[in-house]
Amino acid sequence: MMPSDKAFSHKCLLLSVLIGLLVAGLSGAMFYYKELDAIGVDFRRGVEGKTTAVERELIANLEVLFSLESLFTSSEEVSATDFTNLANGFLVRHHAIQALEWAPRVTGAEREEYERARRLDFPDFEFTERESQGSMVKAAKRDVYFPVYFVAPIEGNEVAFGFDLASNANRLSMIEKSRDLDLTLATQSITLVQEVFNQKGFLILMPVYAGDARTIAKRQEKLLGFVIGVYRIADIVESAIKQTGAKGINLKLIDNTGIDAELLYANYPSAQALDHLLLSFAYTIPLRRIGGRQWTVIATPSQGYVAERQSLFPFFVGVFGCIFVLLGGGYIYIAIEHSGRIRQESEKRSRELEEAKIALEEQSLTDDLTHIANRKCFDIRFEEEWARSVRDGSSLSLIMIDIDSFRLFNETYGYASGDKCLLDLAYKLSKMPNRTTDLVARYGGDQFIILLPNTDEPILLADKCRINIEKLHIVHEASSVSDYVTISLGVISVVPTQKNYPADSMLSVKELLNQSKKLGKNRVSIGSDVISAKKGDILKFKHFSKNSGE
Ligand SMILES: Nc1nc2c(ncn2[C@@H]2O[C@H](COP(=O)(O)OP(=O)(O)OP(=O)(O)O)[C@@H](O)[C@H]2O)c(=O)[nH]1
Repeated sequence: MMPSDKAFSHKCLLLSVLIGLLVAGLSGAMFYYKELDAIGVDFRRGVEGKTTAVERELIANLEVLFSLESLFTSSEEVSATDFTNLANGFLVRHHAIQALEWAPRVTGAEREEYERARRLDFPDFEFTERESQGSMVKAAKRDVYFPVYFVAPIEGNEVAFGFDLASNANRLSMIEKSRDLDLTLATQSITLVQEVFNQKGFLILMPVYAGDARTIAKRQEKLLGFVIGVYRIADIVESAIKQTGAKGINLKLIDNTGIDAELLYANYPSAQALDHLLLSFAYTIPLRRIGGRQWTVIATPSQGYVAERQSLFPFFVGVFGCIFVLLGGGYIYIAIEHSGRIRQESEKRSRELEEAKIALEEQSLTDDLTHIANRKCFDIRFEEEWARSVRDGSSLSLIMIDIDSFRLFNETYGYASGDKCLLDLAYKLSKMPNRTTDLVARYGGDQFIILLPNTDEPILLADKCRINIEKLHIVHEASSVSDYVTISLGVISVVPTQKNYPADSMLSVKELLNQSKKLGKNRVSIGSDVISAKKGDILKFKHFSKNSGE
């Protein structure tokens, strides 16, 4: 693997790992938010259940007043006992009712009669009002009173018994509105004087008419009084929600009828800090308007509610996803490194094989003894150069060399000396040509051959070879031509064509070499000096032999 390939693979791997980590992280986050969504759906369903229960409870409490109203509309005269008997039945079933009351319309003229009638059971009874200091006093004279005349239960509601609602300006205006519009109206929250746990309460006033009351005038005329329910808000909400299953829901009930919302009830400390996550679940549901008031439920889950429903699955998806990606990345990294090493190893082996092959090829083309090109190498090069010369129309020259009386040399000095002699001659001959395209090869035995492409005067080089070999002064006492080792040479030049053949040239040069031998050795035989011979013919030289001594 090339270093750049490896770096590219590493970059791809790094990118893949980063993408993998991102995907694992996003998957974890996706599951986390999906789980929160499911918790949100569950939470809202729970809140809706509780809100419906609160609404149902309010309506059930309101219906109590309708029953009491019917008592007054269906009877000529309702006694305290009638009222108390009916009211007590409701009080047993509805624990959020602080009191059920009857406040008749009493004119100034009727006051004494009303007070007297009630004193039969309660000797201290009188119409009362709250003075500015807060204590209850005998009600001042006025045209119309709305005293709390019947109250059930009496225990715990003694303060309200006899209280004239008309003495309070707010209450009076509500009474008049309820009377004129025939509306059941609820007060805003009040702190109940009877309440020990300081929970808030409210009153619902329901007008009761004697007969037809379709116009304002008739309503004013026919008004008998009001049935009144006094309710404890917390008890209403709690008795409603305890019937529902979901736990851990923080509920707040607010009255937002007016501009300023007023907190009516909360089932958790209002100062409790809610974190961002819990607030994100906040769910607001307005209740049906009851008694002209708009109440709204605001709910948030408690810490426990969310924690109970959250699982570790998103965390595991994120963390194990990242671990899996990192392990996978690590494995691939090791695999890349490993395959890189294997590839390097195999490239190294291929190189070594290639080198070995080249070495073998070179070896197969080199003569073992003299270390110059061998006959095979010559044959290949000769073929190639011949073909090239045919294409170029250039000449090709051959110098064939044979050592004179080499058998005698071997016999005189031994075969090893003969080898040494061959080596020295090969070395010297290999240095003779100047051009890299020239080739000096051992042709076999004591013969050498020089291939000279496109050479004008091979005869000069041949003779130079002859002279320089003799100058090596390799003693050859048995030689008949010199005291030293000498060589005989044959030289030809040819312009190769499609019509002549390399073998013919070889034959010719061998003939010329034999010619040199026959003429006395240590000489160069060439043909005639007819360089200008017709192209395509082997240049047929006149037999010419040259010897330094001649
Ligand atoms: N030492 C040695 N001798 C070799 C080698 N190859 C061939 N010869 C010898 O070279 C001699 C060649 O002899 P010839 O060419 O037949 O005859 P010559 O004695 O050289 O006589 P002319 O060629 O007529 O001068 C033989 O005696 C071979 O044994 C070799 O590798 N080493």
